[in-house]
Amino acid sequence: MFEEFVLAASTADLDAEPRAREDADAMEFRMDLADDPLDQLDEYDGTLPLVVTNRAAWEGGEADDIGRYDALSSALVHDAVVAVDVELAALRGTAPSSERSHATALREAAREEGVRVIASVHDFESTPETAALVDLLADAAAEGDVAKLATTAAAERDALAMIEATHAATAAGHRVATMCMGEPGRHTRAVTPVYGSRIGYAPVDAADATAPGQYPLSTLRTLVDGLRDGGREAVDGI
Ligand SMILES: O=C1C[C@@](O)(C(=O)O)C[C@@H](O)[C@@H]1O
Repeated sequence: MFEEFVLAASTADLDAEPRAREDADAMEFRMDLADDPLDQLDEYDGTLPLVVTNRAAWEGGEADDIGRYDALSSALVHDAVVAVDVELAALRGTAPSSERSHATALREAAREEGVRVIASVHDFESTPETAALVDLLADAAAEGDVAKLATTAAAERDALAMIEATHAATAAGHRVATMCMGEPGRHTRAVTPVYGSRIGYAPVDAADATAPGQYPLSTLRTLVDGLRDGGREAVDGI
């Protein structure tokens, strides 16, 4: 998983899976936004593999700081779960509440289950300079199997910084997932996969976006596939 690009359909309702199948490669189950997430996992009989996320309130989600780890470790044992998202700040011990031991224990448990760890960073205010983005990706790559970085673009140059950082981190051998939030950075969701980004996120239902600036699922599928495979349809012979 994540050797190739994976389009994850984000949802708080696993019953939505059949509607995502045509376009998505996986589901991102936002446990922090879900009703009875563990019951939903027990009842899940879909075909798409699951990435589980239980985003802490201090990182823009709705889960409580420590309690969320119990739910995540229960989630790991489900066969459908192939990856777990853990915030880089939790893994490095820089989160507001001291949860490093919980985060690293979860990572161990994930590895024992053969579940990939996505070390994630979100910046809801801005997009730092390219060099800082590259450093964040290297830090996240040192902690997880995939380094995920989502920042807020206020201008086109922020999108350029994210694309350039994606290229640099991929060239340095890191497995990354990158995107900008917000309107000026929307196109990065389609473009960074060309430069190595391995995960894209889009809501199953456009009304239930899990981040600002997401494309509808089928739109992102078309854009990503078109840009990656577009070369095959290019006009040659000139
Ligand atoms: O971290 C991410 C990326 C995301 O924030 C986005 O910008 O698409 C959406 C979230 O659901 C996911 O957990």
